[in-house]
Amino acid sequence: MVIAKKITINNRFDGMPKPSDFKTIEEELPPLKPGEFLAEAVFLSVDPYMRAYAHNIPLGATMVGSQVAKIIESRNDKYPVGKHVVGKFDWRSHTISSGLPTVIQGAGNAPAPYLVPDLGNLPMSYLLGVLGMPGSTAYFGFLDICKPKNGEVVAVSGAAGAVGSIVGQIAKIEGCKVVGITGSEDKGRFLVDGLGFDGFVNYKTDDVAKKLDQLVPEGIDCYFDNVAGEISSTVIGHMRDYGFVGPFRPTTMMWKTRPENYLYQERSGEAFQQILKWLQAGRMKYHETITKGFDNMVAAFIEMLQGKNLGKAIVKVAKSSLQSRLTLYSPITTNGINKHQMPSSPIKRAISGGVNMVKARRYIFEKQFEGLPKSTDLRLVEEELPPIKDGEFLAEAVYLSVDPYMRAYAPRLSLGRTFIGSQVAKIIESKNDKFPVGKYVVGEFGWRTHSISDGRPLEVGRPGAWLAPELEGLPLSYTLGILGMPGNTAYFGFLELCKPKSGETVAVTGAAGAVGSIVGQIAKIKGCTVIGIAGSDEKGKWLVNELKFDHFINYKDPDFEKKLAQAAPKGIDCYFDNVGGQISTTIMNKMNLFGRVAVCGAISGYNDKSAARADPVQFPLVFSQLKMEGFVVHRWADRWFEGILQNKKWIKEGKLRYKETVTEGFENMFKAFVDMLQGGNTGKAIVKV
Ligand SMILES: NC(=O)C1=CN([C@@H]2O[C@H](COP(=O)(O)OP(=O)(O)OC[C@H]3O[C@@H](n4cnc5c(N)ncnc54)[C@H](OP(=O)(O)O)[C@@H]3O)[C@@H](O)[C@H]2O)C=CC1
Ligand SMILES: C/C=C/C(C)=O
Repeated sequence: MVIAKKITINNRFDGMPKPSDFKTIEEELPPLKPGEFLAEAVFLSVDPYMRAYAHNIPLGATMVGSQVAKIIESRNDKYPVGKHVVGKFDWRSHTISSGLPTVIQGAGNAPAPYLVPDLGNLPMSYLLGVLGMPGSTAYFGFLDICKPKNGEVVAVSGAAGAVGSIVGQIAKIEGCKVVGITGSEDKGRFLVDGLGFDGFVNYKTDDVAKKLDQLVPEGIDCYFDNVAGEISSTVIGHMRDYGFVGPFRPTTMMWKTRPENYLYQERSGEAFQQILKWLQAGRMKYHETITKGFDNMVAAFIEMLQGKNLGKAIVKVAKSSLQSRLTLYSPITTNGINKHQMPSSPIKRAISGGVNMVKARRYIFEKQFEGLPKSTDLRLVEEELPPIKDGEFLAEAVYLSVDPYMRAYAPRLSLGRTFIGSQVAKIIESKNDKFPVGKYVVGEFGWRTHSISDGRPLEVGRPGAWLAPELEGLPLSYTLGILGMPGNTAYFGFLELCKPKSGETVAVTGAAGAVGSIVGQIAKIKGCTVIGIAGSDEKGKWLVNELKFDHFINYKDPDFEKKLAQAAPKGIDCYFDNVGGQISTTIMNKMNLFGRVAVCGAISGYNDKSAARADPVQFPLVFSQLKMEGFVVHRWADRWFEGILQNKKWIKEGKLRYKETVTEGFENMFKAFVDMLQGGNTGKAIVKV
């Protein structure tokens, strides 16, 4: 007769779990049936996921978890007495198992118990960490999702924990510069001096943004996020991107979890073999914080959640009455970051300037915006342009675009320059055969009436000028919308990142705007059910009655969440995010397993004076295994005309409809801009000179 102990969950956790939320129960185990074996726990794993999954566990049920256990009785030849086995046996001292996989509530099947393989001199407890689930998480999660390259900069949060400490070391093996983010100086020093990280940020005492500026001024290429919240927002804000200040980087942010349930289970041997080799070759180090005694499970769990562990937290079941805590870590003292030079990227400046000829009007960026832009932040001036040189042309603006990105990029712009923006302009003089007089050119010339250009980008990483496509009778202004940047944003961003399938449900925010209205219509062309979300019921009528969206929800409606659930009874498969913020988190919480999120913009926060607050998206990302990816449309610069031609074809076939909100007069640029930021436009906002 065996008396087993199990630890059950007694209360729903309210914040940090308390000892009183658990109950230890002793029970007598029944005799084994044929096919079963009895295993006695030797090491139990303590992991953060237990906190996250706890709400799926019925009160009174045993806490979930894995362990290494010794087989002490068996009626199953595959599991002989005396062998050790790794299994999802939960928080129990003794377990009867038939060797079949078990279900983790809300997370699919856990692998079947397996016999401990030959580990050479390494301890069995490693199978709960570096050679088990946390090791596989680091190996696949980092290598497959971040796809690090030699010389890149990697940041990892939760860096001194089971997963993070392995991620950082794999990054070093891959030749990356690695910064760990952790909650104590001791841990930070351990990362640098013990594991070879290049630097660390103590998120409790450092100004994270400033410290990242010091450690990795070149920006971060890969971020392995273990923590979510403000730290992650700051790190992501520090990532290299496609902007005015850094080298071209097509993916500003890639956040995805696996596209298939437990896909890595069948490849777990690959992670095991590779990590075992690294450990045996001394290329990877591993640390455990071991708590002794089954009765200390709860204490070990709470302390791990409080960040008291270094490396993997485990519990070793002591047969003796010794119930002590032991840490295998001894702090190492030298501090500092290893010098590691990354190539810096030059910024090329504007090309025009010189002697006076033609009178141009332009808006100077006079004062950095604070909240909603004020008219005094820009200044309209007149200037005389010089004669054009060989290779240049002079173009006169016909339509100018006002776009949300102008507000979003403003903090990176230097004062005194012409304010940014695209226009379609008529070439009125030319010394460049590629841009003949009389043709129309689309270019990022800024807010100005006349521009001299040689067709090349004004700044590194920005698009150059191109001749307007053949319009076949469509209005010239379309080149700033559906047959230009916003049309391509919808076409590539939606199709390439959401990869919609017929029958799926698609949600799009900013649905009545330039990009969103095209996304929703392309989703209809692809056979999807479309939910459009925008800020006025009038816009909603246009979306449903004219563009044939299936549903409209006004995000200002206090019943937004309820209406979303009604509109998407089968959940949401694809989300095209134009707005960010809490609306986006609410939508992501309604997404189906393996859903896809294309992050196009975050206009809900562009005018915020302080950081916007929203519930973290990492919860649905992880537990619904969503793939979320940010993009800048110029990623598809080499396929630019594919998008334009396809959208034109759909317009011609009557499958795409298009609307513009046109403001007359160059002197009304600012008004048009601010109206658009406040939702005054339906479809594309443009200014006619
Ligand atoms: N990643 C990329 O390459 C690109 C990204 N973008 C992004 O796509 C998004 C849409 O751009 P675009 O279609 O040109 O602009 P829109 O034509 O959609 O105009 C902006 C709209 O944003 C909405 N809006 C304003 N404030 C809020 C708020 N607090 N919450 C929710 N919605 C708000 C308003 O509509 P409403 O009445 O519904 O509130 C407004 O009409 C932007 O975020 C932009 O930055 C655009 C082009 C390229
Ligand atoms: C190119 C446009 C980018 C955003 C964020 O609007």
